[in-house]
Amino acid sequence: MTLFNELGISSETKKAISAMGFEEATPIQAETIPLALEGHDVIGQAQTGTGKTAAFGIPLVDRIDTNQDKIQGLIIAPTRELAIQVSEELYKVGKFKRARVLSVYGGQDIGRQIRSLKKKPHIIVGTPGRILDHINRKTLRLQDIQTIILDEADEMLNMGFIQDIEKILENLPEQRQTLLFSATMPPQIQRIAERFMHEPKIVKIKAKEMTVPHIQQYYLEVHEKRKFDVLTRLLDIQSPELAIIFGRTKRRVDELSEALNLRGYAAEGIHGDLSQAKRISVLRKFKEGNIDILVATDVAARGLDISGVTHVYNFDIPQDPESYVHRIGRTGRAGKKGLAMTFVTPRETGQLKNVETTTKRKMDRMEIPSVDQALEGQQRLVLDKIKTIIENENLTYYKQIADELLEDHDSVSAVAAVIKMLTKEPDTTPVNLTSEPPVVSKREKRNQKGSGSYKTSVRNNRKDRAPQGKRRSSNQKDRSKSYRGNSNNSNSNSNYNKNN
Ligand SMILES: Nc1ncnc2c1ncn2[C@@H]1O[C@H](COP(=O)(O)OP(=O)(O)OP(=O)(O)O)[C@@H](O)[C@H]1O
Ligand SMILES: [Mg+2]
Repeated sequence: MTLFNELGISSETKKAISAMGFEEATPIQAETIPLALEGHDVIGQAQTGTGKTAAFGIPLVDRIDTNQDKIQGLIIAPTRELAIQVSEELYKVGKFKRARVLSVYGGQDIGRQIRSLKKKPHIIVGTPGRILDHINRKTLRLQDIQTIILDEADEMLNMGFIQDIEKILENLPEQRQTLLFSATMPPQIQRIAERFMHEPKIVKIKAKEMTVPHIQQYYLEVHEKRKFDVLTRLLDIQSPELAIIFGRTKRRVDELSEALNLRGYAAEGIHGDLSQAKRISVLRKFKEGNIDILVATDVAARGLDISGVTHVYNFDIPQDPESYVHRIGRTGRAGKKGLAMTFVTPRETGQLKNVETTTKRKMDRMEIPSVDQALEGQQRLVLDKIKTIIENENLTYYKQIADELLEDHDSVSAVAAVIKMLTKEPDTTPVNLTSEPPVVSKREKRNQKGSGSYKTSVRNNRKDRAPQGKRRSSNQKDRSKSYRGNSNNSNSNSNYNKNN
């Protein structure tokens, strides 16, 4: 256990950290904060949800001089939502130092951004394209930058942002600190490191598996055409507090969220074709619990930290094993428990193996639940609600009318009728979902080359992934911030029983 006191952080920043509710440093924070404070370049790799943002954010904020009206820190993130989230966290870390943090991203009025840039922020957080745009317009000058951070560096390379990033890095002073963070670090990162970093210290938090141990991982073998019914049964049985469902394409996300709404679930979709205002509003509704299901493309797979996400469903198995790691990492954050389910069609078993090899972890098989089990799940939910009301609420005025009912009917029939009335019974409203082709692992693809047997789905291109729901209130969410690593405490409310 490492306390923030032991890491050489200023008292103002420490005050902010404790106001954020952090009690002890996570392993990546304990190792990288002292190195970054000394001015080293650092490559930091640690599992999802283990506090990488503060690992780079604390030393960055601590090192800036707020008496100088100069931009001293720059953070680049792959999506707009992530840029906003990181800037909010840095603002909290820099609260007592009065650090000015500004986020700049595409889809937001550029004139407004230019006016904000004139107010001399100390730290900028942005997406590659918009940062470059400001550099070209000369509305963002980088000559005083001391520290540059690439959050989710590998994803930015995947998304084809490499040239933008190179241009940004070329515009920075030679004498500067470069920090690079992600949960996954493919070998190509090495090239960036060699070109743009100065004797980087590599901090890799050792773990047996790539995914955190407190996420339970399952796969279900499901035919493409049956996926939707299986999904709704799982939702009925597990009744997640907040769930993210990942789909492969934007069309998939649109169709899925519409279908879920038709069947009575509070869901909304997020992907790169939506307006920025819409994307922000969907995410806000999800965070506040006004919708409890977020349907998303991989645009929401990286970095997003939404407390209370208990379940992740991969409606489509991802093309890249790395993407799997990040997707399921939206749950099980800061030591909490989470549940992840991945649908695999019969032709995708090769890809399942591929994912398991990369993550060094086997998923457990989950049987497809029956309609009866779905119904029972919903009945249990109603029963739990009734019990809570009996225990916590004043029923005096209801008891008279209940007595009246019991004059003509036996008590079991009366209660059964109430449960029936409140239970969401399996719904068969027809929905429209276009089939997606199976994901074939790279090895299988190579074997099939030349045979031309079947088309494979193309990986979401950059545009597709570029930033792209009423049932329960949010007040039940556990917002506790003490980091509990691998301990068994949990806020998971999964009532999934493996024998179901
Ligand atoms: N020292 C700490 N004590 C308690 N909670 C913490 C601590 N550090 C970070 N957290 C919380 O843990 C959660 C996850 O942090 P963060 O988003 O930085 O993870 P990450 O490692 O960047 O994950 P990802 O790989 O998904 O981007 C956040 O809600 C954050 O507030
Ligand atoms: Mg992160």
